[in-house]
Amino acid sequence: MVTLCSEFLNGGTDTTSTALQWIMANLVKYPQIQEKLFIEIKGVVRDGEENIEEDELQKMPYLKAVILEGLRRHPPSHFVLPHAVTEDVVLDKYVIPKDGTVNFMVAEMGWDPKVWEDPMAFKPERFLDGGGETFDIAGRREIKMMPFGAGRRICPGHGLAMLHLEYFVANLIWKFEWKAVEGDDVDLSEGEEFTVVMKNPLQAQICPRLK
Ligand code: HEM
Repeated sequence: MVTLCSEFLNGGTDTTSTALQWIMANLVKYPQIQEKLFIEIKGVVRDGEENIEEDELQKMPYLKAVILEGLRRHPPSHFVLPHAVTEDVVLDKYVIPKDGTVNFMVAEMGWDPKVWEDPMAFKPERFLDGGGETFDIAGRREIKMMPFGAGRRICPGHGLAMLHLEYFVANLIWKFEWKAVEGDDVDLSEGEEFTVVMKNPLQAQICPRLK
C-alpha cells in the first residue's frame, strides 16, 4: 500500500508541475499566444467570476491545444518506463529477444519532422486542425506523440493530469497577466532531474488583470 501511494505521489506531482512550468514559460515567451488564450477564456467565463470551473474548460479548444503543444514540445519525461517483450519479436528487420528491455523515445517522436511541420516551434494551432475531433492523446487510432505512453501501461493519471493542466493554466491566465522579466528572453534550455525540467527556472512578472 505504501509503495502504491508512493508511486502515485512520485508519478503524479513532478510530472504535472514540470509540464505546467514549461507551458507557462511558453506563454510568457510568446505573449501573442497568451493573449489569444485570454480572449478565448473571456468569451467563456462570466463577468466577475473569480474561478474558472471544470465544466467551462470543455468550451476552450485553444486552451487544450496549448496544453497538448506544451506536452509535445516539452514532455516532462523523455522516455516511458522500461518495458519488455514476452517473446522474440521482429520489428522491421530488428529482432527484439524475449525479455529484452524496450523503451520509447517520447521526445523524439513529438519532434519528428516527418510527422510534425516545423516541430521545434511552439504552435498550439497545429492541434486545432482536427475538424472538431479531439486529439487522440492515448494513441488509440494512431501514435503521433506519447507523452503519457500508450497501450496497456499508459499513465493511469493522464486524464487527471490533463484536467489539472487545463485548470491551472486557465486560472493563472484568467487572474494574471504574465510578462517576461525585463531583459530576460525566457531560456528554454533543458536540465535533467526526475523529469526534464527548465535548466533556468521560469521567472516572470505577474500583474493582476483588471476586470
Ligand atoms: C503531465 C503529467 C504526467 C505525465 C507526462 C506522465 C507520464 C507518464 C509516463 C510516460 C508513464 C510511463 C508509461 C509507460 O511506461 O508506458 C507514466 C506512468 C505512470 N504515471 Fe504518469 N504522468 C503524468 C501524471 C501522472 C499523474 C497525475 C499520476 C497519478 C495521479 C500519474 C501516475 C502514474 C503511475 C502510477 C504510473 C505507472 C503506471 C504503470 O506502472 O503501469 N501520472 N506516467
